[in-house]
Amino acid sequence: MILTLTLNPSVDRTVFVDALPRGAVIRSRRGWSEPSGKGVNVALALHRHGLPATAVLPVGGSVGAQLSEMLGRAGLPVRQVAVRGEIRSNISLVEPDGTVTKVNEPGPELHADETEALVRVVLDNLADVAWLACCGSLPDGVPVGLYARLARAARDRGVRVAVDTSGEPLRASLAGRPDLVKPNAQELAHLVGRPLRTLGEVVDAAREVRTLGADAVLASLGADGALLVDAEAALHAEAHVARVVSAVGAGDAALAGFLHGGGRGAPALRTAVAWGTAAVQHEGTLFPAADPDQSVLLRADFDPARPLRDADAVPGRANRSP
Ligand SMILES: Nc1ncnc2c1ncn2[C@@H]1O[C@H](COP(=O)(O)OP(=O)(O)OP(=O)(O)O)[C@@H](O)[C@H]1O
Ligand SMILES: O=P(O)(O)OC[C@@]1(O)O[C@H](CO)[C@@H](O)[C@@H]1O
Repeated sequence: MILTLTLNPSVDRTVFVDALPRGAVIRSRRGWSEPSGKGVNVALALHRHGLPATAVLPVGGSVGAQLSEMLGRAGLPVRQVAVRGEIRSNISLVEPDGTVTKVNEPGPELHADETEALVRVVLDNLADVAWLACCGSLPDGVPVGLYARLARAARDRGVRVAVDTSGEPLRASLAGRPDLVKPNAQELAHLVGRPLRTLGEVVDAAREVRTLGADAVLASLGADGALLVDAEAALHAEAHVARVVSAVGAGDAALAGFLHGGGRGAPALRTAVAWGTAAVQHEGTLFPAADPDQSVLLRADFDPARPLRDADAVPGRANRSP
């Protein structure tokens, strides 16, 4: 069983536009809403592939009620904690060339009693759990070290922990010695405080993150696939994608694939890239079942000097097709 925690879930709204002129009234061609937030996405991807997964999340306000209703329709097992604030809506504006401009709201502040209720729900639901995945941004009011605290508590109960977040919450999570962190290139660059331009520089950065506390680093690199750096090796995997439709949620698909693939080594990395590949070929945040025959090129003898296609990985990049 895999338990995911999303402290800042959302209803993701994807809106297709012909152009994005600032200050204009833009008539969109179509749009839709999906239940979301990083841990919700991970749980939904696992659930759709038949792996038992449960999502822990706060719900509040009318958007929270909508989110709850959507998750009920998806049949995803959830543990919801009622909060006083309104859950956020995040918007993806998709242009015809595939460029996605994403607007993420801050989400409601969580009060101390609400955060503690969510922690209690996580700790009370760790029986038979193989992995706890702590995913996404921390809303205002949540202590920056919360993921580290949960990592320690989960480890004491024999549960492995994956963390997928960014900025200070990612840095602070390392104190809890998580089994896995999944930064993208920009998040990793931010963490080590320097731009990353080649596969070799990503490996060096991932090794540094291991010395800071993570046991393994799954660095998702967009069009350059993913690198797994753990105690045994540094492995690179990638797959050909004819046309990228939307990269929103691809990182969550990759993390879900990694966990589905056993959570360690080459088989997990291969599944991560197969699922990320499926996600980018699908509109919006979520994606249907990954192609079980997806071919993935996996190698330990990759060229460390190979430049990243998304060169100058720095924080703040939008999701865009190459
Ligand atoms: N442009 C692309 N071409 C091919 N594969 C891609 C592309 N973008 C993403 N992928 C696949 O999806 C995986 C995850 O993508 P990415 O590194 O963009 O995650 P992310 O930035 O964490 O995404 P998000 O935060 O939106 O979930 C990659 O490891 C890769 O396998
Ligand atoms: O604001 P956060 O918590 O960092 O990220 C939230 C989010 O951008 O992540 C998912 C894609 O990974 C989206 O479904 C969702 O809107």
